[in-house]
Amino acid sequence: MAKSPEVKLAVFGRAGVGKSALVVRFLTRRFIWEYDPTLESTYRHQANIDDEVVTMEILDTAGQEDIQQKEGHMRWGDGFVIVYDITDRGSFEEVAPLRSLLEEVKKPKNVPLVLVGNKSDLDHIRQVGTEEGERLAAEMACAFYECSACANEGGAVAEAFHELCREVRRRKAMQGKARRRSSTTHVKQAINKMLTKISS
Ligand SMILES: Nc1nc2c(ncn2[C@@H]2O[C@H](COP(=O)(O)OP(=O)(O)OP(=O)(O)O)[C@@H](O)[C@H]2O)c(=O)[nH]1
Repeated sequence: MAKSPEVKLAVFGRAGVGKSALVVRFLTRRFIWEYDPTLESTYRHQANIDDEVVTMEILDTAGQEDIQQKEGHMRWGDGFVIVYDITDRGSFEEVAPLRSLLEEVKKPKNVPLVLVGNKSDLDHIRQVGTEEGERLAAEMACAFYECSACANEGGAVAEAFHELCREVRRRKAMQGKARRRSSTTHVKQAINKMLTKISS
């Protein structure tokens, strides 16, 4: 089976949206109710995605980090999960500023991203409609998942992480092609220059 290079993923979102719960659900297929809310943690994980072994490094950021820490983590990552809590409208309103910061920090722009609305098991106290999440994801041109770290119906949590890995690898492949194309163009230009000099 083919083995691909490592993919660095960072998980962002307001404190309490369930970032740690989602990461732990993805890594262990379990839900654990409480974590130390202030800690950031990094995990390594291997998964088989589309018949390739992908090694991921996953950074679970702390919801209360300052702007410098956020920017540092954004520079570090290849792909990003932005999480909000469907029962907390404020956490949804923090998504767009996070994405703007990402666009400022990362070059080239249009960074690989997935939007996750967590805690879908709490539908009875929902504050953000599914269609609002879909609309925002469409504006950000990224995939959208509503899921629950707690219930994880249909394996949506893993699907969100896997789709982000695919997106990171698609972008890397595209950037590699563009680099190869531009170096071929440079070689062609140099040969043309030489030929022009010889013939003149
Ligand atoms: N009902 C429900 N509760 C959840 C879910 N995911 C997380 N929680 C709860 O939400 C609270 C916050 O979860 P965390 O995973 O610590 O949230 P976080 O985003 O990592 O928070 P910070 O580390 O402070 O940034 C905890 O009490 C979790 O048990 C979910 O899908 N459903």
